[in-house]
Amino acid sequence: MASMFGLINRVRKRNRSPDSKPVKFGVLGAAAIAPSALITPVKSHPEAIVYAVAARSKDRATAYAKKHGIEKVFGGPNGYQELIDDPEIDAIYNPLPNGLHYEWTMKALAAGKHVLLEKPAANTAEETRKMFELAESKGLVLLEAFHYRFHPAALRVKAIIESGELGAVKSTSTTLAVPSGIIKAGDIRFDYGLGGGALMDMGCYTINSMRYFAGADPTSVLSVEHELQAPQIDRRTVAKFALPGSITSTIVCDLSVPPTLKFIPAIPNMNAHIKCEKGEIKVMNYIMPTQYHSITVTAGGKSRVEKAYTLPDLGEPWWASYRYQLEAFVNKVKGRTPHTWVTKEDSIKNMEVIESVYAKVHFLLRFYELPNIAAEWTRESPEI
Ligand SMILES: NC(=O)C1=CN([C@@H]2O[C@H](COP(=O)(O)OP(=O)(O)OC[C@H]3O[C@@H](n4cnc5c(N)ncnc54)[C@H](OP(=O)(O)O)[C@@H]3O)[C@@H](O)[C@H]2O)C=CC1
Ligand SMILES: O=C1OC[C@@H](O)[C@H](O)[C@H]1O
Repeated sequence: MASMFGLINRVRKRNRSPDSKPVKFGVLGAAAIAPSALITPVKSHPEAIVYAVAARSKDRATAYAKKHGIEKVFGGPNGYQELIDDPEIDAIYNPLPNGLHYEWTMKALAAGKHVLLEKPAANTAEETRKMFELAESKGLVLLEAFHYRFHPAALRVKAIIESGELGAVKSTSTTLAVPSGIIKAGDIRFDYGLGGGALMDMGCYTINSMRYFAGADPTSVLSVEHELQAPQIDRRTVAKFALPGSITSTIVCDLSVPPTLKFIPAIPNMNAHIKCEKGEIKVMNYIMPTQYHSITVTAGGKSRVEKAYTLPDLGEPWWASYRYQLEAFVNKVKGRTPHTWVTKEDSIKNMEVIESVYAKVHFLLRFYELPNIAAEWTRESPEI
C-alpha cells in the first residue's frame, strides 16, 4: 500500500507543471551507479530530465538508453565529447572512474555545462582546485556527489552535535566496509590507473563524514594501517587523525572484508560513532540512510533513538539521499538556495586529507615521485 502511495505521489509530482525549464542532464558512461544516483531521482523531480547518455560503445549506450528511457544516445570514440557539446544539455553527470573525473569535468565545464561529479572529486587536491576554479570563472555549478550529506539523517546528526546538547566532540569513528564478493575482481575500484583503492572509493566518505561530524579538519595523520589488494591498491585502510580541540578520529574503509572463520560472510559496516564531552551518538548506516538508519543518542545514562527521513519543508519518506542531492543541485542551477551544499573548499580539503593518508605510506603513494622511499616511510606526518 505504501509503495502504491509512493507511486501516485511520484506521478503527481512528475505531472506538476514545472515552474521553469527543466535542467537537461547528459550522462557520461553507461555507469552502474547512474540509475540510483540520477536516473531514478529525476523521475520524481519536475524540473530535471535525463536527456542523453554516452558510452564508449554505441551499442552499449543504445541498450542503456532503451532500458532507462533516455532519449538521445552518443557512442564511439568521440561519444563523450559529442554529448558534452550537445547544445540541448545543461548539466553533465560524471560517474566515470575516479581517474577520469578531472579530464571530463574540465571538458564539460569548458563547454559551459554544470557538472554533478561523482566522488571522490579527482585524483588529487590540485585537480579538484582547478575544476572548481574553472567552474567559478564560468559561473557554473560543480558539486562533488557526497549524497549522504543532503539526506535528513546526516543533517539531523549534525544538528544534534551543533545544538551543544552533548558538549564538544572528543572523538569520531567512521566506517565503510563491505563483505568480500560484492566488488568483483576487475572492478574500477581495484585499478590504480583509474584512481582505485579503498581510501579513494569508500574512504572518501569516511574522511568526509569525519570532517563533517567533527566540524574540523585534521592537523596531522597519526597512523595508517593497510592491507593491499594489489601493488598500489589498498583493499583496506585504517587511519587515525588528530584534529583541533584534542579530537581524535579514526576512519576504516574496506572494499572486501573477508568472511569470519573463512566461511561466515561479513556484515556491511556503514556506521559512525561520535563521542562528545557529555554523551555520544551512534549512527547506523549514515551512507545509505533511506533504506534504514538509526541515530542513537546517549547522555546522562539515558538513550533515545531517532530517525530522520524528511525535513520540515522538504522531501518524502521514500526520497533517497540522491533525490535530496538532486533537489539541491537543481536549486543551485536555478539560482535558488539549496537546503545544504558541499562547497569547493570542502571538496578540496577532502582530497588533501586523502592525499595526506596515502603520502604517509610510501607504497601507497599516488601521483608522487619520491627520491627516497625509506625516508618517506619514517617521515613526519605531512601538514594538511
Ligand atoms: N554516489 C554513490 O553512491 C556511488 C558513486 N560511485 C562513483 O561513481 C563512479 C562510477 O562507479 P560505478 O558506476 O560503480 O562504475 P562503472 O564501472 O559501472 O561505471 C564507470 C563507467 O566509466 C566508463 N569508463 C570510461 N572509461 C573507462 C575505463 N577506462 N575503464 C572502465 N570504465 C570506463 C564506463 O562507461 P562506458 O559505458 O562508456 O563504457 C562505465 O560505464 C566512481 O567514481 C564511483 O566512485 C559508485 C558507486 C556508488
Ligand atoms: O560510492 C560508493 O558507495 C557505496 C559503495 O558500495 C561503493 O563502492 C562506492 O563507490
